[in-house]
Amino acid sequence: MGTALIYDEEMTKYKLLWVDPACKIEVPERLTVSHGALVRNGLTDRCICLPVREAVDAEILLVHSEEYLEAVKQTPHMTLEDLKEFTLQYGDVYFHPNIYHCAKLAVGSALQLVDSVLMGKVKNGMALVRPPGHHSMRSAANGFCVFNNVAIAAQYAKQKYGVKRILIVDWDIHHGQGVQYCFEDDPSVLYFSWHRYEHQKFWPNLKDSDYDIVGKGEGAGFNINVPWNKVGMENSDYLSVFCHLLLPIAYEFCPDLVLVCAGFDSAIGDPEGEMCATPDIFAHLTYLLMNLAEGKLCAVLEGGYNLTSLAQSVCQTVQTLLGDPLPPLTNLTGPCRSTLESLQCVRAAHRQHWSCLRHAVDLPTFEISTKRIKLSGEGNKDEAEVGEEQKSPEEKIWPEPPKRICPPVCSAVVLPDGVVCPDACERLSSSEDLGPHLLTLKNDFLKDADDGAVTALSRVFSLIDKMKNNEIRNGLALVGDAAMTMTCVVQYVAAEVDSRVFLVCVGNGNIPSHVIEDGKTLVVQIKDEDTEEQGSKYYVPVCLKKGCTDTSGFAQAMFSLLLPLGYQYNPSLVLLVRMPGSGVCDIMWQQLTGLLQSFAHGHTLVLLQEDDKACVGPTASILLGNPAPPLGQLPASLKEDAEAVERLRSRLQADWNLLLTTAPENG
Ligand SMILES: NCCCNCCCCCC(O)(O)C(F)(F)F
Ligand SMILES: [Zn+2]
Repeated sequence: MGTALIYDEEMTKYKLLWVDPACKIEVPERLTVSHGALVRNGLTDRCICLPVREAVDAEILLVHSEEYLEAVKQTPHMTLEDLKEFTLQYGDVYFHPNIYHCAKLAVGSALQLVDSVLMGKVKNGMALVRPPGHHSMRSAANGFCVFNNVAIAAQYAKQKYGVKRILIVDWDIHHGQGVQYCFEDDPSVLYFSWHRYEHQKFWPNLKDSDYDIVGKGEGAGFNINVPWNKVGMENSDYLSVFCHLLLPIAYEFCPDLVLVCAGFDSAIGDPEGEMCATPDIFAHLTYLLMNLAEGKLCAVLEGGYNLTSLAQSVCQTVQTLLGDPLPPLTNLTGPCRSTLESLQCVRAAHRQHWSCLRHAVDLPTFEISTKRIKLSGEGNKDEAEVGEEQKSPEEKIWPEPPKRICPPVCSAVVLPDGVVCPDACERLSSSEDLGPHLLTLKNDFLKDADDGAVTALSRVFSLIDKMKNNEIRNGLALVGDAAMTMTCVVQYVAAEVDSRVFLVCVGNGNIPSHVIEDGKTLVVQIKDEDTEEQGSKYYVPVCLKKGCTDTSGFAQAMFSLLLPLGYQYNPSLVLLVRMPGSGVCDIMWQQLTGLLQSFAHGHTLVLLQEDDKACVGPTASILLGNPAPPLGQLPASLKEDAEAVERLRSRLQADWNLLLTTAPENG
């Protein structure tokens, strides 16, 4: 199934007709430049372009009042003076004779997207629309928004398709208060928004946008506000909030559909956001959300006012929806102090509502104490960066996102004769000659191994060579001895000068110490036996009491440990090994295989032990880019497991500061 793209130039045919400094940034070029970039990058040709349609009254009335709709219906016939007069009753928004028509098209575009995804015609999609929607309320236009496109899409999905749980992620730099108000008492819609706040000094200056506004009545816990109290936030800050807050809760919520209020004023160069996250971050945010709801994701454009970063961010988002390899995120320096304060506050505020936060030992026990957390001083982020601050948003410069080339082959496999090769995978023939290193390794490791093992290993090495040359994206091998193969692979790759292997080992089994010492391999091993050693910077033993069968403990380790470590390590290869008898369930294994493709351009090598051959199909499915099935709503993880993971994180966060979730006490 493909990716839908919805756009119509009719939505460019309205603009500001008078002087209003607050609204002048919302221009038609936002749409033409975004769509133009998609065309130029050959992305529109790869999408399924769906036609727009006008929303009908009944759909608009899912969120808005009759009187508001009736009032907006009058605007096409208004004179310029009447339009100005009409506009005065709302905040930071403007009307135009054609904006009602465009607003109906914007809603209709979002609904077309929801229809095509929920009818299974496409796997995901994006709608490029204006006017935006997330600020508009039941009876009021606001912040360039007339009808609340995404809120209507959510109500529409519930009513027409009986969707039980919907996650709305709003990564626009402004708080979508319109969405919040619409669903604040509705536990079937989880609304997540981060937004520039600066302790209520930033528009729309609402107390309702702070972290302690968690939803009302039945909806308590289903509204998550992450305030950015400083500007200059970077990729690390965004990733920290995803790993330590949004993803654990989103997996626990287990949505059937993900809607994204895709505003790109949270990108570097934007005059509204004044943040420093680069456009390629949206490739990762999109990908991380695609592992939910079996990939059913609808992204609807909201804000974004720097035409260069807007266009790049839109392309990054659509490329990920299309399944292209992710660009590695470099120099992740870790979250700033202000982010950690916000993160700690919002985790504390939601602790009672989400079991994934229940055992987090880093949280103050009482609500009030979050109010007293020492909030760092004024000004921009940590004083360290001096030079960059002088530049205005428009003067900011950043590297063009790297090209994301799809290798000619997606998944290659090495399987013993007699094991069927999964569809769409390429079987590596045995014609490969023995790798040059093999003869030495043969003496070191394979002394008494039979020829079968030697041949298999040579094929595994050629999988690695092909990934290095970007001939294949990922690989899977079913081998006689997974542990031995793992050791040889690490040795083989370590011979490369700038290689870094992220070795994720699921299940018991000992990792030879030489693998860990040279820093060229970061090992995370998730297992059940208790190990005496505490591990080291490059060896992270995650011991789960109930072992890998415990989905909650495993999931928590995945988000709060594996993802941050992987991002900060930025490996050139991911080696995922399923040790025999690990007990990990297939779906968790598939989720893990999916998430690990965030790294190394998706160059993942999976090693399975021969008697795990039943895993070949399910693993290959994920390597081919299919979404993992949902884990189901996750119960609380074991207290002792959660504490073990927390102890591990607190020990490691000195070396890996993407693991941080709280602001260190000292000044
Ligand atoms: N310096 C000018 C002040 C502008 N104040 C209003 C900002 C509205 C933001 C709208 C948006 O970006 O959130 C949307 F996604 F809705 F378009
Ligand atoms: Zn915005």
